[in-house]
Amino acid sequence: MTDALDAVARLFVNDGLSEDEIARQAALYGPLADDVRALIPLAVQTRAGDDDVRQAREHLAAAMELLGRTKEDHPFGTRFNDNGNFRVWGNAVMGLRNAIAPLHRINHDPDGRVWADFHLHVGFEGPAGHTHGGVSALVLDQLLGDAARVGGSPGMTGTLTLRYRKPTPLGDLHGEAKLDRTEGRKAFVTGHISGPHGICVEAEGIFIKPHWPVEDGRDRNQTR
Ligand SMILES: CCCCCCCCCC(=O)SCCNC(=O)CCNC(=O)[C@H](O)C(C)(C)COP(=O)(O)OP(=O)(O)OC[C@H]1O[C@@H](n2cnc3c(N)ncnc32)[C@H](O)[C@@H]1OP(=O)(O)O
Repeated sequence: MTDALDAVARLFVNDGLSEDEIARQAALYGPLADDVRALIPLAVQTRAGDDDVRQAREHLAAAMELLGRTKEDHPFGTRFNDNGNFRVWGNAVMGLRNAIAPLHRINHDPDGRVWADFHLHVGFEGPAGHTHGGVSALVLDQLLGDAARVGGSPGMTGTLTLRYRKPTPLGDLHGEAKLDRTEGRKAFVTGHISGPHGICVEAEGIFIKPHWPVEDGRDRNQTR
């Protein structure tokens, strides 16, 4: 566990950036991730022929060479400034700089409910034409974890139990979660994902506050 704690501490950094600099970086790198995100379904769906694919790959190789000239050699982690502006831009579900992240924003209601409307493109396919079950788990893990945090009990996922009630379509979906109760360091959270025909996946999670200090931030309306 010591290695894990070291990594968490090392990647939990007050980088002292001004709000203007954070906004500048968000405006620069957010659209880059959006472009990469748009490439993913294209790679699945394009019917381009040999020459066009070869040419596209040359352009992509040039872009990768350009972007790789200067880069960090570690994950993004959690960065913040003195204003409490927290950034998790590498997060797999909602990271602003992460092209696989399907959520743009998690909303918080005054009653503690957290929710997100999101779109899953064809790169998230599992059963033909439908969402991969692991992707539903990914989204629900984040939503339930955020509900625990907003409810004042931030923690690591200890147990996540899912009931896949009916196939989850691709496309426009809704997810939500709410803290049910706490017992000591354990937060019990429920949630679901729904599509145009109702609830597809139900989730129950137990989130456990680790021994090491964690960010609370329950009032923070977290954007990616
Ligand atoms: C914290 C902020 C970070 C937010 C990030 C959100 C990201 C999205 C969520 C994630 O993806 S987290 C990543 C996936 N989860 C992990 O990697 C967790 C790995 N496991 C651990 O780090 C530890 O096992 C854990 C912190 C969950 C628990 O370790 P502890 O040493 O604190 O537990 P301990 O053995 O002291 O048990 C405390 C209580 O929790 C119970 N417990 C322990 N592990 C459990 C478990 N896995 N599920 C359910 N309950 C569990 C245990 O029975 C006991 O209950 P009682 O108090 O009633 O006796």
